[in-house]
Amino acid sequence: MNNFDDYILGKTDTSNVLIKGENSKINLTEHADIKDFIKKRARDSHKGTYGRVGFLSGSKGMAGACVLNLNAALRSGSGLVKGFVTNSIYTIVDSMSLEALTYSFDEQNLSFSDLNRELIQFSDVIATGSGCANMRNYKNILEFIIKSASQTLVIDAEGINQLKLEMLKNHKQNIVLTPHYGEFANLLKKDVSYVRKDIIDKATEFSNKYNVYLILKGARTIVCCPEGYAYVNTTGNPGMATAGSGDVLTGIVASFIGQKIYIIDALRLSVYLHGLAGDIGNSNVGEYSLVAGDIIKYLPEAIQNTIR
Ligand SMILES: NC(=O)C1=CN([C@@H]2O[C@H](COP(=O)(O)OP(=O)(O)OC[C@H]3O[C@@H](n4cnc5c(N)ncnc54)[C@H](OP(=O)(O)O)[C@@H]3O)[C@@H](O)[C@H]2O)[C@@H](O)CC1
Ligand SMILES: Nc1ncnc2c1ncn2[C@@H]1O[C@H](COP(=O)(O)OP(=O)(O)O)[C@@H](O)[C@H]1O
Repeated sequence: MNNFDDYILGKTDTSNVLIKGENSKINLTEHADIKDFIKKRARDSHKGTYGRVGFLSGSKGMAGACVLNLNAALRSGSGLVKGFVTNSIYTIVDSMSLEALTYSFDEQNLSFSDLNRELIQFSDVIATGSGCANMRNYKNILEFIIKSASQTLVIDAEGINQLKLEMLKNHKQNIVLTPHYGEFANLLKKDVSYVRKDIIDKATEFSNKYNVYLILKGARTIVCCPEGYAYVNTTGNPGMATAGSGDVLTGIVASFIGQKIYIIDALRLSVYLHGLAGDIGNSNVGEYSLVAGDIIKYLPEAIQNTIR
């Protein structure tokens, strides 16, 4: 499996280690695979048609994570996007994402009935965890959301750090986890060197065992589904190794799930477009200067190129 790991880790560009048929449960995600997932909008549609996406993200010192979530979801086509944010970052988020709805809560004294009404009842899909590292009681909030929400949950960053594997037993909704290798290693209680060997096996086993969709982020991001299929993405570049790139991906993923694209297709599409927007950004500003906001800036071009 060494060549295989090297390809996924970005150490080689030789993708023919992934020959279809030899191991038919593993495929690449290329343009031809995802181009039909985004449909032309119906003339008689309205914003409700394109999904209500709720984010509980950001915390003091990490307002940007929430802003990147919200703006990425808006640029991916969601009809209504809402940030449920702590009052310490409310003004920043509200002013940096004008098209998003916002609701502020008091971290010291959170009302779970407000959380239920303003986030859970509002949303077709909920994403949480990006930039939540400085939030008081975040673990309780996460636990409440997993227990109470029936819609698909996308769990990123601090959400993954705070996740106890017991929380994944008997969950009733679809759950998408978006770890990088460091976060995946923590989840498995192993170190990163363990994860980097036979990556696909570890990712698919986890996905199957815990009945979750997994987006394992790296040089070549892998999408896995509980049925045991894995899809290796082919877009993206090292310029994307910059703070907030993952927060942008979480926004895109939640958006396409909210637009009711079949879940595994939505995940492959999101990862592909995120990488493509990064590649367009790279050709415009170069890999040294690329910042996460550029991925959102070039997302429209990535979407246009993909559906053309
Ligand atoms: N503007 C904002 O609001 C921003 C907010 N953000 C928010 O900040 C929070 C914390 O994020 P963070 O970057 O400080 O720490 P985190 O991701 O937990 O990594 C720490 C550990 O993981 C490891 N590691 C990482 N990647 C790896 C890989 N691919 N493969 C292997 N290892 C990898 C890494 O290892 P090392 O660097 O030592 O190699 C280190 O040990 C989070 O909530 C996020 O949403 C950020 O998005 C930035 C912009
Ligand atoms: N060398 C690379 N090549 C391609 N994509 C990369 C590379 N490094 C990072 N990325 C992408 O950038 C994103 C980083 O996400 P993450 O580690 O969660 O960052 P953050 O927490 O700062 O938002 C992932 O989507 C990952 O696939």
